[in-house]
Amino acid sequence: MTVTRGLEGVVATTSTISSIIDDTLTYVGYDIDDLAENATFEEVVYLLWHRKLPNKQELEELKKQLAENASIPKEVIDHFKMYPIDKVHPMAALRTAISLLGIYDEEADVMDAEANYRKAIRLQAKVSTIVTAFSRIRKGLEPVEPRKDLSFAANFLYMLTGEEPNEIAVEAFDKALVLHADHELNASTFTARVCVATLSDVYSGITAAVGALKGPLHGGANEAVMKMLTEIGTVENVEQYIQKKLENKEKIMGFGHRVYREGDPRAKHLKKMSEKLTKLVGEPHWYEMSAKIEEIMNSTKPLPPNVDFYSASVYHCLGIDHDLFTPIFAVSRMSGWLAHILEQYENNRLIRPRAEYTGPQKQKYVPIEQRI
Ligand SMILES: CC(=O)SCCNC(=O)CCNC(=O)[C@H](O)C(C)(C)COP(=O)(O)OP(=O)(O)OC[C@H]1O[C@@H](n2cnc3c(N)ncnc32)[C@H](O)[C@@H]1OP(=O)(O)O
Ligand SMILES: O=C([O-])CC(=O)C(=O)O
Repeated sequence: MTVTRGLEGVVATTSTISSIIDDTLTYVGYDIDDLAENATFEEVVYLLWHRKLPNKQELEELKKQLAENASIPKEVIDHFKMYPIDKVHPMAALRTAISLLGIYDEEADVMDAEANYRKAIRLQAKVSTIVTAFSRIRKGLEPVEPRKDLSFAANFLYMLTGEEPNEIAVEAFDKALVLHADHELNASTFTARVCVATLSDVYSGITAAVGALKGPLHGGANEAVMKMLTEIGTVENVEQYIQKKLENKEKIMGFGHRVYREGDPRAKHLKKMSEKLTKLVGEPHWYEMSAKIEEIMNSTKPLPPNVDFYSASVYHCLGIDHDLFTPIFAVSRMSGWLAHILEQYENNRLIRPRAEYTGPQKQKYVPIEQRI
């Protein structure tokens, strides 16, 4: 048996959703740079689910479906109100809420393609409402009902604050959603595919994916980046802080990647946004610290920043609580998870790799009285 630790380089499936070739990321063949500059998140959702960009009518229909399905069951809100609210991470709340949504969806276990597509719409539509409702409830505020006249990005920010967001915030948030939407066979997407390949339901697949995204080696890194920036505090402290971490063989969050070698193509867009937004809100030090960390990492390891690094300061400038950064990643990645789940069902085979056993052999059972 050949063991490939962490399945590095193992090609586990074919897919027509996204690709990473020579450090270039494409969604259905469209370069991420092109989409980041030109596409809205709703267009990207349609692209990932239908493998084509929507025409006007198709886009309007998708927007209508998302708007009509955005409200969440009262039971989910009541559930949030029962939590020891200051001890619950929003990713744990999201994971639980997705599972709970499955309980209240009568079609949860209906497995035909049309029903699964309807569930995809419902999940994508409701994920923003879940994250924002939890955020408000833990602050002692009532959730804000989604609006049918706002874009997906604007609606998220509106439900979070109860106020209509400005154009700059919506544009930045929408771009961040586009950049995070899909990423080939990353850990959470693979988790979703493994789960539904047993012919389990969509809600189980998404619940599993949220759990995988939560970890700091994956989506949880964006919150960890903000924690690091907060600890560092000033540009002058960066050098010593980073060098000490590297000497101690600790990882610098937001750097490195399993697939990209020269750099993550999404990072430059977020870097630009971070520079602009930090200046705009009068807190340029977040960007300056980040850029200094990048410079040090580049000259020492060298390791380039990934998508999580500059997204941290971007979300901070949008006034978003730091522990909501990873749930926001999930709000966007929901579209990719769902595309992969639907693709898995279309051409399913159980995913079941092997393990090379390295434990003791030929042991004999010892009665409990004789064990030391
Ligand atoms: C959306 C996303 O999921 S993007 C990734 C988000 N995660 C992070 O930002 C967390 C920090 N980064 C990491 O932990 C890693 O780079 C990962 C998990 C992203 C990729 O991991 P792998 O491909 O398994 O690489 P691995 O962890 O084996 O690292 C290889 C070498 O680079 C070093 N390295 C990798 N990332 C970092 C880092 N961020 N800081 C310091 N050293 C690092 C490792 O210590 C290791 O060094 P060694 O060979 O001397 O032991
Ligand atoms: O692909 C990966 O391993 C992680 C990543 O960047 C993502 O999920 O966006």
